[in-house]
Amino acid sequence: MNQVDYLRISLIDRCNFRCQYCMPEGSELDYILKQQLLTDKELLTLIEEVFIPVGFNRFRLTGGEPLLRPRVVDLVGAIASLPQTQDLSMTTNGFLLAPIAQSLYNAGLRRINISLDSLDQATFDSIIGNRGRGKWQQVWDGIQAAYHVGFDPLKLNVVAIPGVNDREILDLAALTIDKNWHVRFIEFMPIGNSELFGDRGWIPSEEIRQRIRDRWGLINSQIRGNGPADVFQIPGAKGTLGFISQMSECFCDHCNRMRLSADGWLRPCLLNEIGQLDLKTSLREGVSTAELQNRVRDLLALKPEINFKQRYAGTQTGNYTRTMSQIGG
Ligand SMILES: Nc1nc2c(ncn2[C@@H]2O[C@H](COP(=O)(O)OP(=O)(O)OP(=O)(O)O)[C@@H](O)[C@H]2O)c(=O)[nH]1
Ligand SMILES: C[S@@+](CC[C@H](N)C(=O)[O-])C[C@H]1O[C@@H](n2cnc3c(N)ncnc32)[C@H](O)[C@@H]1O
Ligand code: SF4
Ligand code: SF4
Repeated sequence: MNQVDYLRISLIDRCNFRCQYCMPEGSELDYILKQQLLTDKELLTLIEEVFIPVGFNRFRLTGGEPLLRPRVVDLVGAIASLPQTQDLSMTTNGFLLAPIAQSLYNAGLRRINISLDSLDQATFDSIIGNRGRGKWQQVWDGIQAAYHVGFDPLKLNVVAIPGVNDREILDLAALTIDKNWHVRFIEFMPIGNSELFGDRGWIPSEEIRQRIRDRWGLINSQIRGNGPADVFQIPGAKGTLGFISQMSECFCDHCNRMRLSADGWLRPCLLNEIGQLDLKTSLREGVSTAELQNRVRDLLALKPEINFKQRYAGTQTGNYTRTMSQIGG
């Protein structure tokens, strides 16, 4: 059985963007009320007294937009300073990153993944649902700040959507040639926007690889990540190209992760809602952390059965009660 030691922690379900593939404008979302959010203290208690004892030692902070979480730098510092923490990373849209990139690094964050779906400002704004002042430059500044501060690896996430940003695949891939950046192409998953997903809203990774291969060639990379990406490289490039292919290639047999939502639900699989545990309510009702460890261990034992198996061959949207922004991606 694969070791499950990686926890994706959603710090907040709110976001300052409205990405078409995640929480499109106009979608009705019930935000978690403040009193339902795990407090910093509760989150740290769960990490220290429940998750670490049952074997988790790698943590990714996500959201919604994790940089909207109040006191996020302090939280990063607290998790990074736990002696058992072997890896602490964050996934962000980068919009609020530039001014606090250095503080996050100083607090102990070393790995950061930033979403960047387009190099074209108008396309970018249409993807993130922005109608006001362009937001691309501020995200780009955030990426540059993360690079100069020294985040390594620095990963850029691209959800490739037919007819929306697929014409930019080569331009985005080219970012890896001169810089040690890691660009990852993600197949659009059927959570969130069924209209955009349509009959088949994703582009198979192999199709993207072929376009890149035709232009520059493509080799397997020696650098591997902890996650679901298959990693390749343009020959001679400084960075790498990752492909997250949950629609066309099943990687669930190697699954090493669970997810904790901002309101304290532990979810054993991104694409399956079975088996979730409400840890926050139990904690608030006074259930001991020793008992919570037992419940999480039982869930870990069930996880191989829960792991996603009903692949729809990407032709249908799933019926999920929570969006990616609520789950944390
Ligand atoms: N189906 C599926 N998709 C995942 C899983 N983990 C991450 N993803 C997707 O992969 C994309 C990128 O996720 P990131 O938050 O950057 O994390 P990661 O790629 O696991 O991170 P690394 O630890 O850097 O490899 C997002 O669209 C996630 O939803 C997973 O367990 N299952
Ligand atoms: C939910 S976001 C949260 C973190 C942060 N707001 C961001 O966008 O990076 C985490 C990741 O999930 C990806 N994502 C969101 N909806 C998706 C979908 N329907 N299919 C595939 N990836 C998706 C985003 O592109 C992002 O890389
Ligand atoms: S993908 Fe990230 S930035 Fe975009 S709406 Fe979802 S949570 Fe916000
Ligand atoms: S879909 Fe579920 S089982 Fe498959 S990799 Fe993602 S979280 Fe793991």
